[in-house]
Amino acid sequence: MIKIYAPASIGNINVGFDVLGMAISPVDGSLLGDFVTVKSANSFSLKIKGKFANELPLELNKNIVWNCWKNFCNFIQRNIDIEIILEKNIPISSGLGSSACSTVATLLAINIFLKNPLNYQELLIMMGKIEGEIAGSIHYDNVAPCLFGGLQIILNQEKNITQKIPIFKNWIWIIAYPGYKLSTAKSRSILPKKYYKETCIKHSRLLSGFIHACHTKQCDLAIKLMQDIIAEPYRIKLLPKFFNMRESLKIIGALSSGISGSGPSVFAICDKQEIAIKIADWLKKNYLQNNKGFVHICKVDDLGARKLG
Ligand SMILES: Nc1ncnc2c1ncn2[C@@H]1O[C@H](COP(=O)(O)OP(=O)(O)OP(=O)(O)O)[C@@H](O)[C@H]1O
Ligand SMILES: N[C@@H](CCO)C(=O)O
Repeated sequence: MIKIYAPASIGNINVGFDVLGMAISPVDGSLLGDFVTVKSANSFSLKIKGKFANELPLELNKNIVWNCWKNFCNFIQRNIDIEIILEKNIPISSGLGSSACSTVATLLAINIFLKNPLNYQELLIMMGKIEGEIAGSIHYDNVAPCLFGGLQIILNQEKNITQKIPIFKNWIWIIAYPGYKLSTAKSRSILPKKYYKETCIKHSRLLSGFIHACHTKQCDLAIKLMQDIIAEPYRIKLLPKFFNMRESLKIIGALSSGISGSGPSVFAICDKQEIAIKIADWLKKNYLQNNKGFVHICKVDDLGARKLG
């Protein structure tokens, strides 16, 4: 039996649309991600449980886990008879890399169960393809950090799809899921097809400057450059409480804030535990819309997907 945990992640981190993503885990030691267990069996079966299991499609062959199993069978050209149990803990269409959690946990669990027929490169390519089928275009900014941990930059080069970027260890990441869905495909469909040259140049400056600031440990510079001029200006109309949130959290002491992935979750950064608690309280009172919503004070998860037990 193999049990894998795959952590939630924040895609884009404001400044790196589709090219930056970071795995997170709560500072209280709890786990925020999906679990997948693989057991030997005489035929394929899929069982689903967990807090957000009832949000998944009823037909099992519409579950990403089924799609992962099918892709794996096709790759190794044989049927894999296993029982898979998915514990769905990350809400769907939340902006926290929910589909990536299921995809990464499933493919890694099957691979380890079969004694690693695929290498990490092959696994990651399969994960990206499966994510792409859901969102409408391939983006690795959830699957890469979910698999490898840390802050990842997606390079998409042959044999070099992603690399780890050093991130400030003293940063505390507060995430808030408001409790309603926003599909990645929808959040992507409202973005322009083309951008002005000036926007492209500014975006290059912000992203390259941010990566430079991370490597040279210039915290203030990194915060200043952490701006989203690609997606946020268009997506805020889908998040009516966003501006109020940003302004209020700045007054409390947040260094930065933004949309987590394609939303509706948001994140804020600070460097003091007492401010993190105040930010979390504000988000609980003002950003959550129903009792499905949650707030967590998190740190970077450096381990990524891992075997439990
Ligand atoms: N195991 C699964 N986990 C998550 N989504 C699943 C799963 N199986 C099927 N789905 C479907 O895949 C789609 C995922 O949509 P979408 O890309 O918006 O979500 P997401 O990955 O949760 O988003 P985000 O990355 O913003 O958290 C939904 O239609 C959902 O019903
Ligand atoms: N980079 C993707 C992340 C999706 O979670 C987007 O913003 O559409």
